[in-house]
Amino acid sequence: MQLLEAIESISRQRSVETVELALLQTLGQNFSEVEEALLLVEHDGRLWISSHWYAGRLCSSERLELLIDPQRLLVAREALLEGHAREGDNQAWRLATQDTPTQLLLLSGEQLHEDGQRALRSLITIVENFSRLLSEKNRDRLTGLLNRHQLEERILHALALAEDTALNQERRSRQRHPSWLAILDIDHFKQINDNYGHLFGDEVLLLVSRLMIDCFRREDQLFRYGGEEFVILLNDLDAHEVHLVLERFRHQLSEHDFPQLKSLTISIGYTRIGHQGSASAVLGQADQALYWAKQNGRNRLADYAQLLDEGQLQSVPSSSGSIDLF
Ligand SMILES: Nc1nc2c(ncn2[C@@H]2O[C@H](COP(=O)(O)OP(=O)(O)OP(=O)(O)O)[C@@H](O)[C@H]2O)c(=O)[nH]1
Repeated sequence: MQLLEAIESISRQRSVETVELALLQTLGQNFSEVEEALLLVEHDGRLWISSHWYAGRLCSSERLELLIDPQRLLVAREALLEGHAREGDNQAWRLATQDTPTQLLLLSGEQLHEDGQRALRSLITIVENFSRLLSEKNRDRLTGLLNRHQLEERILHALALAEDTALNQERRSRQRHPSWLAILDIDHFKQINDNYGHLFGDEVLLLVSRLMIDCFRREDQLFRYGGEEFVILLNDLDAHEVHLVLERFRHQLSEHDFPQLKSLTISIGYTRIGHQGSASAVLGQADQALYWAKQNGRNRLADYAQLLDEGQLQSVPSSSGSIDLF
């Protein structure tokens, strides 16, 4: 294995997902058994590598999707344990990295020769450490939510999904509805800090982030965007559904019993991710809707497109409407 080249390629990556894809690519290049897709194996302290048997069964045409979607990974795991695995193989696999969006599926297969084992073990350690570093860099320290570093990239990804290109047709068929971006801003947060102190304010931010985690789906991406502002990226919802989901959260938060506070509310501005052309144009639209919600009573949602339809907002060309947010 070309260890140095592999390390170099991994260290160029900027997200946990691409680190792991780079690792898989390296494996594909260095182990003919692996094909493009899989699979590292650690079994009784030894390293193994998957055979075609698994690659064929688990990966087929969707192999990369399988690796980057934890939900599908679990399904694959269950299928294996329910009898598709060959006798004696069941104990051999485990999930390698926890608390990351991507997990590696580990299966037993053909045992590697000693040099290969050593090289692979080093590579796994490097990938795990580097993924941990990246994961910390991408998370907000107080709440543990994603921070701004990842936001632009993920909005661009959603914009690409919305583009009607042949490249995306396969994914589009799996995601029937569009993606949305919502900005949530706690109302009158300054008063909370002023009345109870900054540390108490931090505690409130933490509680709000916990409520977000409980309320939204696992696949929704939650960001702490600034002081008392949060961003949510939601996939595959129609206009009615996104309204319901956000409204449910607004309501839950307003009903929640926060220690010492009589009430806490948020305002939300949101927009559909479509053909805005840039991440800051998407954020700019949601921000305009949020501003409108703040100006019109707070503790409410505002949909950018609906405000435009109703003549409550003027559309601004994306170049002048975009704001420098990164
Ligand atoms: N405790 C705490 N406060 C923060 C943090 N970041 C920003 N803030 C405070 O959040 C407050 C935001 O206040 P404003 O932007 O004036 O808005 P607001 O009082 O929430 O009022 P509206 O948004 O108009 O409803 C400021 O007082 C900031 O100092 C943080 O990390 N922790």
